Amino acid sequence: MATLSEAYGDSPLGLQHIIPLDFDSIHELPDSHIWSDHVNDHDSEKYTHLKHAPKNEESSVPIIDLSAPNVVELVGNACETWGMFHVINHGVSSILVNNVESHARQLFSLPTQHKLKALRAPGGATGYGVARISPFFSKLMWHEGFTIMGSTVEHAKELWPHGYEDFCNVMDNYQKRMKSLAYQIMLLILKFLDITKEEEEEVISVSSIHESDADGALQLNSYPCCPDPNRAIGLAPHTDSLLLTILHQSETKGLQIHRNGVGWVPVPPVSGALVVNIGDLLHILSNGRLPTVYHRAVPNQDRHRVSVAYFYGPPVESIIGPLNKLPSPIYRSLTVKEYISLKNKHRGKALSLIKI
Ligand SMILES: O=C(O)CCC(=O)C(=O)O
Ligand SMILES: [Fe+2]
Repeated sequence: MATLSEAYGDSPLGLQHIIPLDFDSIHELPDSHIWSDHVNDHDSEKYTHLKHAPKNEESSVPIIDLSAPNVVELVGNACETWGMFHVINHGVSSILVNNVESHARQLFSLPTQHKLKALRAPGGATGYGVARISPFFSKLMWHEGFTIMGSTVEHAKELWPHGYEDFCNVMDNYQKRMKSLAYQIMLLILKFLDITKEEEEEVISVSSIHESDADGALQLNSYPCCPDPNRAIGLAPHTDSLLLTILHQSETKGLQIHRNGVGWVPVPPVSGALVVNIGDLLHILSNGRLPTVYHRAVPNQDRHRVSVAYFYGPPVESIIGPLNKLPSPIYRSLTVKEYISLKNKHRGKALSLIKI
């Protein structure tokens, strides 16, 4: 059986799209990292401008209490109008969340040469490296990341030969908690889409989205202090590929989403909340009703920002398509693996390539 890691690793990249900048030794934004308003992007121009929306245009991503009696409606409405929301009362202990963040910080604060011991292989998907979307842009991002799919023991051993267990245990526990939270949210969304209990079982088994089958990836992101944040991008505009993403952002601002007709809107961190956003596969499953949102991260001048994203998806061999009961499918069905491969090659155009 193919794994998520194999599906992502099927497009080998050059080293300039794997090795991050040596941020410790840089005091000025190099030309390779200066983004102008018209960066040559292989995707739609409208997402590449740097400025964010004027202050008075800002409205905020909803904050949803998962224990609210009308939670299905709240989650559904937020998905439809924003494609993104904060959740509170999510049941994930703040100790675990803080622990993941501090282990991520510990990793990124290692000397550059040391971090390179866990460098992602050219045909690989896991380990230390720049964002996978990097080859689609002519400029590089002010970002370094560490990707985990399943066990991270091999890479952690390279980083901490005598004491890797703690890091691995925290990452494992966090992935388990994220998986069950994502499944819980997934069920709320299916209810909102009017899927009956019987249909729900069918959807869950056909698409293998039950938490015991599902696959996931954990992405640790680091955006070091940036000498010229107004001309740099932390993580370029993108949509997430799988069903749902659950993001922990540290206390530091940086996440923004693109709103049609408005522009880039900041999503400041809400203490104790996790950010949830719809990914492409859920957009497909909902037959286009739930939007997959373009989002990006910008760096700060004097604060090193860390975020932790958990991507939840079905096993890569399973087939995803619009739910059977939804009339007039606008997308064809395909395997998750096939979709990831389309996304690796065509990024934002992948969805239009499977339109019927
Ligand atoms: O750092 C953030 O706020 C966004 C991270 C993100 O979008 C991702 O990892 O896909
Ligand atoms: Fe993302």
